Amino acid sequence: MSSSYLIALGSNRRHHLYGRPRDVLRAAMEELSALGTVTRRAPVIDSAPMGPAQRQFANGAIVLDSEYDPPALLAGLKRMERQFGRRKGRRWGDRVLDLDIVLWSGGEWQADDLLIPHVDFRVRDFVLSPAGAIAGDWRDPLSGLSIRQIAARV
Ligand SMILES: Nc1nc2c(c(=O)[nH]1)N=C(CO)CN2
Repeated sequence: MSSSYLIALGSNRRHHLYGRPRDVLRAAMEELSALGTVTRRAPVIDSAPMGPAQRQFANGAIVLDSEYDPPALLAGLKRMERQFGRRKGRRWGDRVLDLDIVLWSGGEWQADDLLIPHVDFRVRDFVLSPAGAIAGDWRDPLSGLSIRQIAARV
């Protein structure tokens, strides 16, 4: 059975082939179709860095329909981050590509290395803004609020 996932993308470093963060996200959105069918793409936004990161971010979001369950999808996303040259570094530091599962059609998922809903998405405007553009009526299973409603509160 296929599931729908809302995935947030972020980048604030150049890639040697793809170029600027915006172009990294465009390339990543193409690559994501290796893991399922990309049914919606939010326009990429520029956003000021939150936390210790230094450079401006490009952020985006997609909806992916996939046969993978959450752990298998997470493994696929991590593999893609590595392919794009992401190295383990400082938590919250600069990165070529960050891919996070925000919500999925199955509701909650709780494991040591994966929590859905994503723990911090409700307070991150750089996630809520692109997510609201393509999945405003998706609901947070914990609060019952839609992304549109959560975004209006931030
Ligand atoms: N604006 C913005 N700031 C960030 C972001 C991000 O994607 N966008 N990601 C971070 C590390 O995950 C740290 N800070």
